[in-house]
Amino acid sequence: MIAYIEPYFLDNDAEAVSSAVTSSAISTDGFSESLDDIQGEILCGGAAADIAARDFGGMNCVKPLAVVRPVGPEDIAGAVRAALRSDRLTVAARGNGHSINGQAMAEGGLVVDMSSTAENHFEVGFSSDGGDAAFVDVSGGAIWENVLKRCVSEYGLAPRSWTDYLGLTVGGTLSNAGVSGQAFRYGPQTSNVTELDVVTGNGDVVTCSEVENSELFFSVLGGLGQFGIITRARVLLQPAPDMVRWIRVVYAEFDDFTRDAEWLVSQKDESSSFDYVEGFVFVNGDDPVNGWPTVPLHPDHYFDPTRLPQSSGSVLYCLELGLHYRDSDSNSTVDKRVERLIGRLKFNEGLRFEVDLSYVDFLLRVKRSEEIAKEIGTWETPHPWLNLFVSKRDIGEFNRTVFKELVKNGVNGPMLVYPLLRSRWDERTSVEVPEGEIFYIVALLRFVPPCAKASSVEKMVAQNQEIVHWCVKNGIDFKLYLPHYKSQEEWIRHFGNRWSRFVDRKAMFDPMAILSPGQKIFNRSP
Ligand SMILES: Cc1cc2nc3c(=O)[nH]c(=O)nc-3n(C[C@H](O)[C@H](O)[C@H](O)COP(=O)(O)OP(=O)(O)OC[C@H]3O[C@@H](n4cnc5c(N)ncnc54)[C@H](O)[C@@H]3O)c2cc1C
Repeated sequence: MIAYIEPYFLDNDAEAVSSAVTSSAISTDGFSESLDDIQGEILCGGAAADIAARDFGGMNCVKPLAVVRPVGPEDIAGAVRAALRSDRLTVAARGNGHSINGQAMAEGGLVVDMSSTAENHFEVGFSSDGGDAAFVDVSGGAIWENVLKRCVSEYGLAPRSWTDYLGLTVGGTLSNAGVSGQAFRYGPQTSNVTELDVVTGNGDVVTCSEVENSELFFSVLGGLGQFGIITRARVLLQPAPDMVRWIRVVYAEFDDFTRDAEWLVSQKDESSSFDYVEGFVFVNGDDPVNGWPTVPLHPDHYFDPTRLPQSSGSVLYCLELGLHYRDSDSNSTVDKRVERLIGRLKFNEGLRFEVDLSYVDFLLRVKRSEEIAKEIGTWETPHPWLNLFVSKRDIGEFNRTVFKELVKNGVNGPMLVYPLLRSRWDERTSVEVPEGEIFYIVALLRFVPPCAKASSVEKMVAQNQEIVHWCVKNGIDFKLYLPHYKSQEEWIRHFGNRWSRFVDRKAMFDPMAILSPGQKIFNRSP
C-alpha cells in the first residue's frame, strides 16, 4: 500500500479535514485501517486537486480529501467501506472528468480515479446461448477510443453504438446514456451492454445483468453514478466495416430537415437507411465558427450561398449521414447505394458535401476538433454546455424560439439536433427521455475564447438557464441530458413519476448516499 493520507493533514486546510474525516480518521472503528487494505495509490493535497478538482466544464473547483488510484474492484470497495465507516465521507468515480458541472467531484471526499484500472479487462467472447453475438469485456475506466482501436485491429469487430467524441470512459458514458448517430438503430450505449461488474454503495462487488441482480443492472445504467461504480462492462460487438461515406446536406427549412431525418431513422429495414444519422443547426452567414464554413467536409469543398433560397432565415440545418462499406465494394456499388438513399431527400440542391474515410477515422473525427481547440486554447477554457432531449411534438416550437431567436448568432461551437427512437431505449434503466416514439437530442456545445471575460461565461450559463426556464414555462416535453440541478425539487421534476423508483434504488444500493455527491441529488446520511 502507498497510502499517503498523512501529508494531507499537513498541507490542507483544517476546515476540510474537520468537515470530512476527523471523527472517523481518529476513530477506532476503522477509517484508516480500511485504507490500509488498499493496494493502489492514494494521493492527497495538491496532487489530488491536480487530478480531481476540475472538469471539462471548467466552471467548478472542488477539492477532494484524497484521490484513490485503485488496482481493482477490491480497492474501490475498500474506499467505499472506508467512507461508510466515517460519518460524512463521500466517494465519486472519476472517468475522464469530461463532465460539465462537477458531476465527478467529491468535496472533501474520496475520488476514485478510474484511469488506473483502464487496462484491467479486455477480452472478446461470443455468447454461449447458441447465437453468434460477439462481445468485449472492458474496464469501466477504459477510454472508448482505445476500445475501438483494439477491437478493430485485433478482431475486426467494433461496438455498435458510440458517442461523437471517444475520449470518454466506458463507465462515464454508461452512467449517462452514450449517444451518437448510431443510436437510432441500436439505442444508446446503455442498450448495448449485457453484463456489468459493480461496486455498490454498500461496498459489495456484484456481477449483474438482465437476468442476474437485474435491479442493480438497470439502476446503474444511466444511473448518474448513484448506485454503484462500474468496474467491468460487457459491450456488444458487430463486424467493423472498413470505410464510411460521410455526407452532409443542407436545408433552409426545419420542416424539410426533420421530415427527412425522421424518415431515415424510422426505416425498419437497415438497407433502407444510412448507418449513421445526425444533424446540426448553423448560422446563415460566413462566420467561420458558426456559419457556412462549418459545413464542408474537405478544404476543396465550397459552400455556395447562392444555392440557398431567397426565403432562407437566420439559421440553416445540416443533415449528417454515414454509410458503411467494405474495401471490396466497388465505387459504383457504393455510389448506387448512396444515390438510392439520398435521392428521396429534399435538401437544397448544390449543398451536398461528401468524403470517404476509414471507419476508425470516421469514429475519431472529433479528435481533429480537439487538436484545433487545444492549439487555439479553447479546450482549456470553460465549456458551459447544454444538452437536452426534446419531444418531436415540441421540436418545431423549440426551433422557432431557441434556434431562430435565442441562439440565432450561434454558440461559438456546434449546435446539434437529430432524432432518436424511444423504443431503442430500455425503460428499466435510470435514464429519462421525453414521451412519444421520436424525440430529438439538442446539444449547444459552447466554446469560450481564451481572452473572454468571466462575465461572458456567466452570460452563456444564464442563456442556458433561460432556455431551460422557457421549456418549463411553456410545457415543452423535455429532459436534460447529462442533467445538472441544484435543488431536489428540480430532480423530482426531472424524474417525474419515476422519482420514487430512483429513491428506492438509492435506498437499496447506496443507502448512506456515499456515491457521486457531485450530482447533488442526495445528501450523505450521517
Ligand atoms: C468533448 C465531449 C464530447 C462529448 N460527446 C458526447 C456524445 O457524443 N454523446 C454523449 O452521450 N455524451 C457526450 N459527452 C458527454 C459524456 O458522455 C459525459 O461527459 C460523460 O460524463 C462521460 O465522461 P467521463 O467518462 O469523463 O465521465 P466523468 O465526467 O468522469 O463522470 C461522469 C459521471 O459518471 C460517474 N462515473 C464515472 N465513471 C464511473 C463508473 N465507472 N461507474 C459509475 N459511475 C461513474 C461520475 O461519478 C460522474 O457522476 C461528451 C463530452 C465531452 C467533453
